[in-house]
Amino acid sequence: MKKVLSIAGSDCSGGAGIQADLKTFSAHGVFGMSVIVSVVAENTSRVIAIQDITPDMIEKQIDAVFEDIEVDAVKIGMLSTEPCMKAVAKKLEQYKPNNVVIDPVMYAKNGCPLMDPNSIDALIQVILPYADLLTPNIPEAEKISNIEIINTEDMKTAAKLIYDMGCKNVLVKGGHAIGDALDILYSGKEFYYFESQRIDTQNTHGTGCTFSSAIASNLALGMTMPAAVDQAKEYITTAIKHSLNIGKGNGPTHHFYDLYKNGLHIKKSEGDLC
Ligand SMILES: Nc1ncnc2c1ncn2[C@@H]1O[C@H](COP(=O)(O)OP(=O)(O)O)[C@@H](O)[C@H]1O
Ligand SMILES: Cc1ncc(COP(=O)(O)O)c(N)n1
Repeated sequence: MKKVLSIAGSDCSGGAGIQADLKTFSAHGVFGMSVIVSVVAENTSRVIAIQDITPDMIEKQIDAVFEDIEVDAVKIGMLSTEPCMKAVAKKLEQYKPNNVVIDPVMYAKNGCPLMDPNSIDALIQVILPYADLLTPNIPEAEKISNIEIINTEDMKTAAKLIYDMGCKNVLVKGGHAIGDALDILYSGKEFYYFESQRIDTQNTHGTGCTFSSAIASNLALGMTMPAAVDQAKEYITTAIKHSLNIGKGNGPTHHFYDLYKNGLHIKKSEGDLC
């Protein structure tokens, strides 16, 4: 079984962060592991508090995984402050894992900040160079590239500028755009386009976490970068299409729709597979 590690924040409401990552890994048939960087008291409507784990404890969790287990891919999510980023970067430098997918999380869907805005330079200088793939949404791509994005050409320009900062591939996600959900991958040589119809739902809590974890899983399973993104796009689109009306705000996506749709996994009562 391929082994995939998430280094991210914990979302106690279960739709984003480490919890979304582990569900996504399980849905892809890879073995999921987690290093918790921050504990976030949040739900579908708001972020109540953030408690960072100490840099020393972040490093020790990463050591515990890598000294024992061969890691086939790493997904990195919320890194709230520069000290967290430095702790993670130190260990990426030490262990040099393959297939590092970094989602530069800055805000929750309800607009609450998850990263200290003064840490953008550290994100660019300390973390970004370790990315085999960086997956900013439009507001994050704007912050990193320092340009305004209003159309597809701007998404491509931002992708190029971010690529030049030192990551190997950039995927600018169009979840926040108007019109169809178009994501653009730039490999340094070519642009690849991944498009789906926009689904009319407010249940998009954890879409970026889920998408980046699906890509990391697919890379661990041996896919090329464009194939990994293409398959992950199909997965996230299905997860959003069948998203769950849980909570009062932006509900979570359905990580296991394809597994459950044939009814093999829900045992209602003894002998009754529905
Ligand atoms: N309403 C929607 N309908 C279809 N796809 C969507 C929708 N919202 C987001 N997506 C897709 O979900 C993925 C995650 O993108 P996005 O929501 O922009 O990330 P983030 O969670 O980082 O803000 C992308 O593939 C994006 O195109
Ligand atoms: C702990 C944590 N990490 C990340 C996100 C953002 O989630 P997304 O951008 O995927 O909606 C979140 N709400 N909570």
